[in-house]
Amino acid sequence: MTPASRSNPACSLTRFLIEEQRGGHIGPDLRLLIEVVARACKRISIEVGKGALGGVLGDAGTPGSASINVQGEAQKKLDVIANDVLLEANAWGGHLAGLASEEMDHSMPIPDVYPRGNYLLLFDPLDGSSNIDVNISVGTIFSVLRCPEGVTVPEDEHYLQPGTEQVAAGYCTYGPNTTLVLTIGRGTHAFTLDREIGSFMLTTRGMRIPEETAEFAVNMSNQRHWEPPMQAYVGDLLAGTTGPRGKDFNMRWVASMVADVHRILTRGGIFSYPLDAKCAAKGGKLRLMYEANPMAFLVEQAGGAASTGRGRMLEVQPTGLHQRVPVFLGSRAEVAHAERYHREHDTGRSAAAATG
Ligand SMILES: O=P(O)(O)OC[C@H]1O[C@](O)(COP(=O)(O)O)[C@@H](O)[C@@H]1O
Ligand SMILES: [Mg+2]
Ligand SMILES: [Mg+2]
Repeated sequence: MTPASRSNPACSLTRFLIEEQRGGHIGPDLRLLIEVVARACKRISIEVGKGALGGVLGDAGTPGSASINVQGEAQKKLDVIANDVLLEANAWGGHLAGLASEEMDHSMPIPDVYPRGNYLLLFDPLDGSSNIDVNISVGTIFSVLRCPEGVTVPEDEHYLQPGTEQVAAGYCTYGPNTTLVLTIGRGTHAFTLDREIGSFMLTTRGMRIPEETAEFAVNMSNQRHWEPPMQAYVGDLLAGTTGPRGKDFNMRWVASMVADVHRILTRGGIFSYPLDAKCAAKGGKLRLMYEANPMAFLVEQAGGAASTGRGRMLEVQPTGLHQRVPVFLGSRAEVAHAERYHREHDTGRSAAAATG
């Protein structure tokens, strides 16, 4: 980091990345990759901002014949638009060997006609799809891995690397403002889009998640479907000052992971999408490779923790591109509490007794 960017609040993403490159922390290809993703996010932000005026709301496909993605979920028009924007921006290669998306059954190698680079890009082009039509924040999440040595045409199996192997990760929220949050393994930094000049500007260097919290995020409508340790954990949060935790907790649930995680990076909290009876057969609701892992990397780099409830998220060995996992992330001490309930349950001891 040069003295200029440390003292000058008007540091653009471009300048930030050039300084990281000059400092030897990233190479030119990774810098270009992040710039290209950021440019695509600007385009998506413009499309999201058009709302009903741009004809971008509602379902993809034709009336009576919804478009369904590999997850078996109905696609929104913006899911498809955002995916196309990211594909178009990245498919000409140079910096990438291949890419994979929530909206595509399989990964896609960069076409033969273009030069292939050394990185693999995975993304959730539009996160929080259920909020698109109701004008609530949505976002894009991305993760960058190295293409394994000697692989010239990457296939799905080459993406199956644990989250510890990520070289960069980030998300962009499309809300009242558009903010890109990025890590290249040297802290987590927020860049707000200055719409007048069209550049992402560094607005928070080194985000820090408070270790303790009194705020949790979970979809409470699933409560009766949760496993016993999750029932016990949230039961004790709800008991507040009258329960073993001895303090009252507030609850927030946006139902856009990007917005919930952004709140946690800003003021702390715990976000959870646990196993429940509805998603247990699939392993969870959220996807490891392009939702849980990039968010886990960002949260750890901000001093927080990310877990499946039974182990560190970034150490999960992936078995499938669209694999799902239970997710607990945020304030370190609170994630440790949630893990303890699972551990005590699995070993037949009482977490409440241990907490008290
Ligand atoms: O509607 P639910 O069950 O509360 O689930 C909300 C969760 O699902 C997601 O929308 C899943 O992401 P997609 O919109 O990319 O499928 C998360 O952003 C969010 O945390
Ligand atoms: Mg998502
Ligand atoms: Mg999505």
